[in-house]
Amino acid sequence: MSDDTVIKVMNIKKQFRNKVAVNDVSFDIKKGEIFGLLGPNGAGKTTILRMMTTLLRQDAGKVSLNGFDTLTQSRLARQQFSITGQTAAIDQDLTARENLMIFGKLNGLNRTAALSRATELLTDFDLTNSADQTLATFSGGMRRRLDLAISLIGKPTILFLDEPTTGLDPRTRMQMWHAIQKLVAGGSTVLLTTQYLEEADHLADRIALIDHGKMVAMGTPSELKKQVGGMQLRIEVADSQQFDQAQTIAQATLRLPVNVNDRILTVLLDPTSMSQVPHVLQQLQSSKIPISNFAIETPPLDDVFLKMTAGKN
Ligand SMILES: Nc1ncnc2c1ncn2[C@@H]1O[C@H](COP(=O)(O)OP(=O)(O)OP(=O)(O)O)[C@@H](O)[C@H]1O
Repeated sequence: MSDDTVIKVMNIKKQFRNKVAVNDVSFDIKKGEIFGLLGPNGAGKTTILRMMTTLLRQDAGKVSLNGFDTLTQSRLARQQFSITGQTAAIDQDLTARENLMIFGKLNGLNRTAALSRATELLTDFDLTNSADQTLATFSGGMRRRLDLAISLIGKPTILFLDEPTTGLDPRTRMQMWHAIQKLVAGGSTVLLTTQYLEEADHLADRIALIDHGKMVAMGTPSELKKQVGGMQLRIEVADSQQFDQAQTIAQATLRLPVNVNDRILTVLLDPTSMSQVPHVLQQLQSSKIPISNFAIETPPLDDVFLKMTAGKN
């Protein structure tokens, strides 16, 4: 194991009766990395997470956390990490600060240390102004931030986040992302499961794409996008009245499917169609269709996801 490998998953397998839920999955995660497990419903993400966190025994293979084996050294392995979503014990009648104090004491801190850790976490998670309100007044996003704060009381080096932003509005999701990034800047290593492509793209240094219990791809978001091949043309039409006409021009010139979404045309280009792009622009100009934005870019992660998991689940 190289020095900076914190999590090592080697050929793990899990079968429930005749259903193979996880089939020979392996990956390493380095210190300070955010690693995303991404996949459609039922792909096997939660089962992998449960094996990694000692909640479930794998049928074959090994997992080590900071060098401790999750089966043969499970007590030590458990001391290496924290996991969010496990705080059903949060007391709704107490304030955020009081809850943090309780968990601090459960983690072996004395009153003074628990109070100072609580204050530190309330600041980090932007909860200072609501620190002394009972949780009954908290929004879903505030609860989720408190949940994350509680899981960090013991300063874990490894953090497992199971779908950390499911159900949150975009603004609160961004606040959570910011909190997670801050955490990693402080030296923690994060494994997160998510169904949100945008979340994996934005947060994860590397992504393992899981489908039907198998790992179908692994890499940085840009490496995965390159596997789809080609570039994407994106044209934003200034005047919505001319949108249909612009779509017809793009389609006729490139002879490729044109996707439309809110005044934006996108086309996945193949190598031969690249040289036709200037013609599309010329045609738009001669038809007096102004464009407000134009780009040739790598395709979004959605395309990778669809290409690699399509029709399999
Ligand atoms: N305890 C169990 N008994 C039987 N089958 C199970 C059990 N746990 C999971 N499975 C099955 O294993 C497969 C993988 O499930 P898992 O929950 O790991 O998927 P997931 O990727 O986490 O899905 P989701 O995104 O919906 O949470 C599914 O087909 C599921 O039905």
